[in-house]
Amino acid sequence: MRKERGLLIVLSGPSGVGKGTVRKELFSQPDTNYEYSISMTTRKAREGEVDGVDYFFKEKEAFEQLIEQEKLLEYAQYVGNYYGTPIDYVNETLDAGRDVFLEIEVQGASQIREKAPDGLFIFLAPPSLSELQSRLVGRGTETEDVIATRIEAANKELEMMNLYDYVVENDEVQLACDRINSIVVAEHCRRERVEKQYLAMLKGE
Ligand SMILES: Nc1nc2c(ncn2[C@@H]2O[C@H](COP(=O)(O)OP(=O)(O)O)[C@@H](O)[C@H]2O)c(=O)[nH]1
Ligand SMILES: Nc1ncnc2c1ncn2[C@@H]1O[C@H](COP(=O)(O)OP(=O)(O)O)[C@@H](O)[C@H]1O
Repeated sequence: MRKERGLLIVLSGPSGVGKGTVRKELFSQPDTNYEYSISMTTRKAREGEVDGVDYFFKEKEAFEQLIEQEKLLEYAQYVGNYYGTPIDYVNETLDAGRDVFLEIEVQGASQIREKAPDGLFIFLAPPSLSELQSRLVGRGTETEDVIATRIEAANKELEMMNLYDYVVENDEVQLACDRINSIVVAEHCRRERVEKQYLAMLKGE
């Protein structure tokens, strides 16, 4: 029997909704079956961040070279920096039958929807706009101006929610992780059943 290709899982949503927090919690669980795709970025490493673990930190010129060489599955400019997904790692891991998990902003997710529509697209939504604002303020990593810009961007990003296969509310981190895990299990079941049906059809059963 041919090996089933892994699932490309894309988690996206507005800045401050908790994508990074939920992703870290998912990957801290010992039974997580997904491979995390480490992104490239031109933003400077924050204190405690490690090159090759949190991101691959690149200079702008090096990043632009990767774009030219088509080494990125998608990339976006976000608040003055580039962010992108290395394409080789994603393809090799999927080909090996392993699921790949991307945590990216919404422009990048739209590009992937064009290139890999068979991905599983999950939008992480805040319980409310005011809660989103409190999370951005509470994180304390941005100035008031930047927070205002991100809230404005969030309004537009929230409008994109209906393009996603699933919307998961991040009310509580553990609940959001449980919902994501359930969605992935359900999607695997669906794909296996569709594949079985397809093979039966080919055999004329
Ligand atoms: N398009 C795209 N977005 C990414 C990628 N990696 C991270 N991001 C997103 O870029 C945004 C900024 O990330 P970062 O600077 O780490 O800040 P933070 O996630 O808000 O703490 C977040 O929305 C990330 O999800 C990537 O490879 N591609
Ligand atoms: N479910 C939640 N409830 C309360 N606070 C949360 C929750 N998820 C994340 N946060 C907090 O919200 C802030 C933004 O989370 P973060 O993961 O950095 O967001 P993003 O990666 O989407 O920009 C952080 O201070 C984080 O601790």
